[in-house]
Amino acid sequence: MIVVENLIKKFGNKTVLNGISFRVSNGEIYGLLGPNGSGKSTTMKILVGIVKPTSGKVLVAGIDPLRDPIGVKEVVGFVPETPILYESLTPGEFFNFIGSVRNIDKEKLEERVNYLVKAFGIEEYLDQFIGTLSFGTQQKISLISALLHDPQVLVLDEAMNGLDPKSARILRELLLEFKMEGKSIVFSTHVLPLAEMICDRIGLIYKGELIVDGTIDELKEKVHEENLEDIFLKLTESKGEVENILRALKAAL
Ligand SMILES: Nc1ncnc2c1ncn2[C@@H]1O[C@H](COP(=O)(O)OP(=O)(O)OP(=O)(O)O)[C@@H](O)[C@H]1O
Repeated sequence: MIVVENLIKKFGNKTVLNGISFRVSNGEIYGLLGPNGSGKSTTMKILVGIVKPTSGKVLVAGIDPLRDPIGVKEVVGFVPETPILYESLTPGEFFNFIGSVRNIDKEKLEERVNYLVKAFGIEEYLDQFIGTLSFGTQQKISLISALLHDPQVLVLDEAMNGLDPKSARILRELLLEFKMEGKSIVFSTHVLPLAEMICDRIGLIYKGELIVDGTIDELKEKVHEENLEDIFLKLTESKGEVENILRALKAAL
């Protein structure tokens, strides 16, 4: 369970999050959507205890990340927007490193690594330096390392980035399995059909405010649009703008 109430974050005198509130139940995938720079990553970094909020209440599986930034990392698996890895280690060495930092039992670690490495099809890269691997493979390593300790809560910042269709499908299936196990998942993406496919509820952040929150059906009814893309464009005041740009492009061609 995740509880966010009236979250405010300022960087200097710039207010980046202006009173955000939402909840994610156990067994729920919550899609955090919004235009570039709207505050999704900042919200996620606060959830996992790597950015301090200015004010507001945050509880992640009952833990306040501000009071217990170490404790929250034990219950959360976080995939940042850009993988943070040790380029001079091999994936095998990196997983062992994560296992020892997280105090994962050796047998359990081996079992999880084998399962996830096979699921994402990276067996052949286990002995190569991470720095020499493609972006998509590094993203898979980032994902696997976030899942090794079998966390109760997953915070995934554009985690599908760089994944080929097969790996994206596998991640989707894994997320649905995690949801069935009762985990809470926060998932940001710019790929709206994907959000529509896997998210139970959506929160749309715009200019640091959560302007709408609900199931896709609730959003469709509230906004009077047929799909998430049109809902997104309408609420972020981009719909007319996109139409004008397309009209101008057509006239110019
Ligand atoms: N450490 C920081 N110092 C100052 N400003 C920051 C910092 N981190 C983020 N910001 C600002 O906060 C705002 C929100 O950024 P954030 O990365 O949360 O957006 P986002 O919704 O994740 O965007 P994107 O879709 O492009 O990833 C931006 O204006 C960004 O420049």
